[in-house]
Amino acid sequence: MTIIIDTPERLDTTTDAVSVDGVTRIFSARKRGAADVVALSDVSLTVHAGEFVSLIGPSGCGKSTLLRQIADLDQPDAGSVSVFGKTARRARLDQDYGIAFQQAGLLPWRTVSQNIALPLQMHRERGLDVAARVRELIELVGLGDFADRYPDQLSGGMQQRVAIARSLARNPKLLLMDEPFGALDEMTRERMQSELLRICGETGAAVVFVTHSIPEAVFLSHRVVVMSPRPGRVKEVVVMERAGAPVGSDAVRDDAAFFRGVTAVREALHDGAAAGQGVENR
Ligand SMILES: Nc1ncnc2c1ncn2[C@@H]1O[C@H](COP(=O)(O)OP(=O)(O)OP(=O)(O)O)[C@@H](O)[C@H]1O
Repeated sequence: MTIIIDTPERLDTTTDAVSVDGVTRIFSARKRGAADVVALSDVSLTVHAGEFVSLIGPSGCGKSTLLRQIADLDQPDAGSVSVFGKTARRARLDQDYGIAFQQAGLLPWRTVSQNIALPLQMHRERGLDVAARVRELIELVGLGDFADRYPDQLSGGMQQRVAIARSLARNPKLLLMDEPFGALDEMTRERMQSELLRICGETGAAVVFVTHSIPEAVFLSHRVVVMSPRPGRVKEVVVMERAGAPVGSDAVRDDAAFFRGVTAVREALHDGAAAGQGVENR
C-alpha cells in the first residue's frame, strides 16, 4: 500500500469544510396514529478542511439523512448547515463538492465515459483536456475496458466505481460519500479505500463518509462520528491517533494504532442497547 506523506501547507485550515449546527430533522408519519420519526436531533458537527470524517452507527440512526442535509438534498427542520462558509443550497448550486451515494445515480443514456465527463462538461474549465481527464479517472477506478458501456451493462460495483470517478472528476475540496464501497468485493474495496486516501492526500479534499464497517471507518478517518438512533444523535466522536496528520499518512490496516481505533469505535457503538445492529466488523 502506498503511504502518502503530504505537506501540511496543502491543507487549507482557514475555512471549515462543513459546519452542522444544531440540526434536527423530523419525518412526519404518513399513517394516522403512527409516531413521527426524529431522524436527527440537535446534531452538531464540524469537518475541517482536509479532514476525513466517517459517520457510523446502526441502521436507521440518521447517517444518510445527515449527509443529505449537507448536500442540500433535504432540509433541516431546525438548525443550520454551511459548506465552506456558504449555505448548503449555495454550495450545491456552485457544485462545491463531489457526491458518491449508495445508488450510483448514473445517467442510463450516457456511457461510462460520458457519465464521468458530465461535471467537467458542465463547468468547462479552461485548458482542461476533458477526454484525457476522463481516461485518467477510468483507469483509476479500473474500468479501462468499459469506457463505452452503458450503466445497465455494468455490475452494481462497477456502477459505483463510475460514480466515484465522477465525484472525483473536478478534484473537489469536499467529497460526500454514502457507503460508496458497499457493493464492491473485498479486494476492490481495499484498493479503492487506498486510492481514495491517495487522492485526498494529493488534493487536500475533506471527506464525509458514511459506512457500516468499523475497520473501513478506522482505516480512512481522522475522526469517527458514532451515531445512535431514535432520535438520531451524535453519541461519541472517536478521534483517531493520526488526527491532525494529512489524510492518508500512516494509514495501515494492521498496526497497533489501527486495532486500538477499531476497539475504541466498537466500544462506542456497543455501549447501549442494540447499538451495534447493522454495523459490520469486517
Ligand atoms: N424521506 C423519509 N421519509 C420518512 N422517513 C425517513 C425518510 N428518510 C429517512 N427516514 C427515516 O429516518 C431514519 C434515519 O434514516 P437514514 O436513512 O438517515 O438512516 P441511516 O443511518 O443512513 O440507515 P442505514 O444505515 O440503514 O442506511 C430512519 O428511521 C428512516 O426510516
